[in-house]
Amino acid sequence: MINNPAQLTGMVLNGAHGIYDVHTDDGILRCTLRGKLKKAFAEANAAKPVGKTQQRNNKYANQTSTERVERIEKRDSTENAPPTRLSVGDYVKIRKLDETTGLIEEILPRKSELSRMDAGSTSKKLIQQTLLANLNQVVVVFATAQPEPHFGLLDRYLTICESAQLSPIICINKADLEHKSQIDDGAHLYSLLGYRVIFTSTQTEQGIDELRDLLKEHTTLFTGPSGVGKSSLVNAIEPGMAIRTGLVSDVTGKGKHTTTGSQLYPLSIGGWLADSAGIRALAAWNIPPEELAWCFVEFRPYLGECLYGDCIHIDEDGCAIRQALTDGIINEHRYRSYVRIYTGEER
Ligand SMILES: Nc1nc2c(ncn2[C@@H]2O[C@H](COP(=O)(O)OP(=O)(O)OP(=O)(O)O)[C@@H](O)[C@H]2O)c(=O)[nH]1
Ligand SMILES: [Zn+2]
Repeated sequence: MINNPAQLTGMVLNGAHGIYDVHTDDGILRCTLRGKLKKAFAEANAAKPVGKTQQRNNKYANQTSTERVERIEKRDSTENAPPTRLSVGDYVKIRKLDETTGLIEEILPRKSELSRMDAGSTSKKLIQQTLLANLNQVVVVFATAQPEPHFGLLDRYLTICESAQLSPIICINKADLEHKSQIDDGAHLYSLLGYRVIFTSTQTEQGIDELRDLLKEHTTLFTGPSGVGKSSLVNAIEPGMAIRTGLVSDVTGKGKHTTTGSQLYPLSIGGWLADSAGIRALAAWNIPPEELAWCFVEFRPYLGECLYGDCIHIDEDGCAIRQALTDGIINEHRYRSYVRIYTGEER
């Protein structure tokens, strides 16, 4: 490809109604899609076969557990079709038109993405909505109290991160409040599973420096239930940001960017933070059932060891995961979370 001096590479920070703000070395440019790209997107989206997800699930349903594990572990962004919609976080090539505007000519392949079926999907047309592209970590925030943590819900968030192969950090905020010992036990369990667990307080500043260091040079999404202190944490990490960026109002769902999913904000220490528009969306995520057991990290060594290749680890004989549960190796609460998520029970 000829190196075109007028072409820049940038990252999409937000977008609505076909207009995107793109961060480039020349500053933020307000961009539109080039006609040719718009046409290619329209064709790709129109051609999407009906029931693609179901077909995919059926294809994988015939695989043995071992094949499934291999497939999931080998999976990378190349398995994803090239992007046919532009999302926040996408890297793009743009042609600069003048000092403040540009034309998006190409989307670069994604390294990662968080996406879900759009609420507007019908049985005839499945619409996949990418909430954020190219993020590398998710901070899942819960509180020690007010509201008390719901570990079943935490498991749900963790499986979503695992499914997207994104590393989750568990942040337990409001460490200054008096709390039950079960919460410390819970935190211990998750650190044994290999998760980074941090206790923070925006009141005493406990853990704030540690959290800030973890965000440096990364693209991070903050998520977690309402009232746990996400906005307060963002404000403690980057004073003034929540107010400056309207993070708070976005959480109410009244933010102007809710249609496109997210918005990215720069951190003064380096790195990017996504706003919390994805919070409710994350809870509505559906993990393909054949991938769910893999999303429980401690189940992985047993996948492929069950008597039946198509074992779903719920009531089959010779299930290696249930054996590990009986042996006290797999934690009962975690196993119960697996069953609840598998059977579609919300909590
Ligand atoms: N004691 C204590 N209270 C906190 C702490 N962090 C936040 N809060 C309080 O918890 C309440 C909720 O905080 P927010 O930052 O609005 O929580 P959020 O997670 O952004 O909530 P949503 O906007 O509903 O998603 C506020 O009253 C905060 O002052 C903390 O570390 N300790
Ligand atoms: Zn099994």
